[in-house]
Amino acid sequence: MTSTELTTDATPTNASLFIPAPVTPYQGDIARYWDHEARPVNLRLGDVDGLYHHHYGIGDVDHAALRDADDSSYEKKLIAELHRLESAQAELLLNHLGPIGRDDTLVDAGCGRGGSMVMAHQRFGCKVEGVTLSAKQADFANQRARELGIEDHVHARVCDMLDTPFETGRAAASWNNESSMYVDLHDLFAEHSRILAVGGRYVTITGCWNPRYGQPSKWVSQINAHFECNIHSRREYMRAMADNRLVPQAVIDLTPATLPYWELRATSSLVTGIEEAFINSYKDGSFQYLLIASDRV
Ligand SMILES: C[S@@+](CC[C@H](N)C(=O)[O-])C[C@H]1O[C@@H](n2cnc3c(N)ncnc32)[C@H](O)[C@@H]1O
Ligand SMILES: CC(C)=CCC/C(C)=C/COP(=O)(O)OP(=O)(O)O
Ligand SMILES: [Mg+2]
Repeated sequence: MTSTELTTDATPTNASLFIPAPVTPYQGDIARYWDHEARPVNLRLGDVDGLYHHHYGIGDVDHAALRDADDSSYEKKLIAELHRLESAQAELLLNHLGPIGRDDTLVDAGCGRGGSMVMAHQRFGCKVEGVTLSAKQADFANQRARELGIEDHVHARVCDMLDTPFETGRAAASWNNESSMYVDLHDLFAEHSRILAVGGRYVTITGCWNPRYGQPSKWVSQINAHFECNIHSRREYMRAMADNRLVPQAVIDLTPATLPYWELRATSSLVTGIEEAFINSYKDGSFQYLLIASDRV
């Protein structure tokens, strides 16, 4: 399947040629937020190997590698280590997409600067279509794809993930990597369910508040204010998937796996001030870092 086969309209390939107006004032806020984002914790990590992520990390820290570093090399090694953990997170998401062939097309809903899209293409050889509200991010992702010579396979566009131009029932798999907290989950899963082939796979890695805690904690509220997002509860994910023909096949609590990333990041010069809220909410049980992989039935 080619990318033009997956799309139903003649949307230009360069995000800057045609930028649809945000559907709501909130979406305008989010587009502006990501158009202006340039935090060193994201750019310096991306510079390590050219994969630019806007998500967090999982896995054990290689303390031995950091211990061996002298003062001058420590910062560089720390940045490489945080980046390694963020790429490990994306690898785990890709592990749950199921068997993907070179002729398949994948959809990244809320693709950011495109790091996960590049990784997916490099692993499967397939096409990857991404959507973001930010023209800056789409241009950045498309520029990276050109630099890598994979622009025929990896493409980002400015588009609302709730209303995409992708053809019904053609995507082999789709995902949200830390981007579902910006939208209504029923609307989101209705759109994934529409674009996915029956038997296709949907995967999300997300932070959600834990219904067992009761209501969103002050830390969760702080994270919402920091990123202008609206974190959903774990229960909302399950209900909205069930209502949209997405049946969980795997639910993995990644909270213990992400804490080492946050504790390492909190010691670095790249802190942004949000580290305490993540660490405290993961530790008090009010917030969870989850992977959910669902079959489109
Ligand atoms: C935290 S970033 C995650 C980026 C990427 N998934 C990654 O892992 O690097 C959130 C992304 O969601 C996108 N986003 C938020 N609301 C959206 C919407 N309604 N439609 C499309 N993208 C949206 C933002 O533009 C941004 O690219
Ligand atoms: C798990 C949750 C609740 C995520 C909210 C979405 C978000 C902003 C993710 C990370 O983006 P980033 O990489 O730009 O953030 P930072 O600058 O903190 O690294
Ligand atoms: Mg980041």
